[in-house]
Amino acid sequence: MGHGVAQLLAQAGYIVRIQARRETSLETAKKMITNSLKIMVDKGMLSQDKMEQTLDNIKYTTDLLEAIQDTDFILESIPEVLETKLDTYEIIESIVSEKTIIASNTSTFPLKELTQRAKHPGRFIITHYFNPPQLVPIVEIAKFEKTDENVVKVTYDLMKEIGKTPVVLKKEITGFIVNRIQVAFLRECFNLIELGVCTAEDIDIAVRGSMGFKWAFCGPMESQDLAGLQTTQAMVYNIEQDLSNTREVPKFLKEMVEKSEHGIRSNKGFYEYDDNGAKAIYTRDDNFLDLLKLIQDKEAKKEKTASAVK
Ligand SMILES: NC(=O)C1=CN([C@@H]2O[C@H](COP(=O)(O)OP(=O)(O)OC[C@H]3O[C@@H](n4cnc5c(N)ncnc54)[C@H](O)[C@@H]3O)[C@@H](O)[C@H]2O)C=CC1
Ligand SMILES: O=C(O)[C@@H](O)C(=O)[C@H](O)[C@@H](O)CO
Repeated sequence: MGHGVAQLLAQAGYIVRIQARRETSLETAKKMITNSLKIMVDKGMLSQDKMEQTLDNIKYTTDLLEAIQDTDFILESIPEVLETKLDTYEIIESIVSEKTIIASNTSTFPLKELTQRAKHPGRFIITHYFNPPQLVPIVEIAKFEKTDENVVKVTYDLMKEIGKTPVVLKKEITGFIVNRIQVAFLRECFNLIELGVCTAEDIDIAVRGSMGFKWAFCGPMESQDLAGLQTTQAMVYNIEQDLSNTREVPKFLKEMVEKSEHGIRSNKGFYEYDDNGAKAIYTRDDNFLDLLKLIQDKEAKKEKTASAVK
């Protein structure tokens, strides 16, 4: 995720420093960024010059001090382990000025937990991107009662400047908006697999061609209005009582992780790969760029019509 966000900032003209602990991680980051930019160039969505400028804007280092000194904005995107994040913030706060904003790309932790050892909790904020962050339009911004208003404003403006659509949460909550919905949704996907109703592949086919088809243009709430809320009420009433309400991670998922079936990282997850997902990532990015272009063209048309009406 970190390299995707770095790419996004660099594309917007910012000088970005990526820090990782190992040279090999930095090499992987550089390769992933170059591949991602190349697809954009191949599709005529980015010039070769812009690609080179973007690559020039990114500096790589294994030295945290070198990476973060004299910077205005830091994005932490290390694994989702609270202790590791807290240790890292302690080091960061001992290096940077009080004014530096520290953003986290956490998928789950609220700021109340992330700032429990912070010297200056007011400078912390959550910018939750979606994978791949350089392409998915939304960033959730989560603040809490201690977050400085200026930190929220600067972060919001930065997200807009780099072409994202920020959604600011009104209240702090574990998992924010999307991952709460995603986990509720996944709970039922896992339940259907455990009940033997369908396979993982069946779920992907069914969802891609139904909700997945609709939701880029017509969200789940608007979809209910278009369907009719009496039907929504009947559907919720008839199905809700039959849904999984487990609070456990399913046994089969734990077993997959234990057997190192981690998805593309180990070439086996719900599907099998032989190239660490290189083909799957290419196909995903190719499709997402087509969708992004369609959305951007439609937005531009809407703006044009609105100004013509004025
Ligand atoms: N994978 C995803 O789809 C998404 C992940 N996130 C969040 O973004 C964060 C990162 O996730 P991923 O990119 O998936 O993880 P990742 O494991 O692919 O990347 C994290 C990188 O941080 C490195 N790292 C670990 N400890 C470190 C330390 N102390 N200092 C410097 N580097 C360190 C790891 O070696 C690894 O290269 C997590 O908080 C995750 O929940 C958010 C949105 C989507
Ligand atoms: O889908 C995403 O990119 C995000 O909702 C996440 O934060 C999660 O980490 C997700 O990728 C894991 O399934």
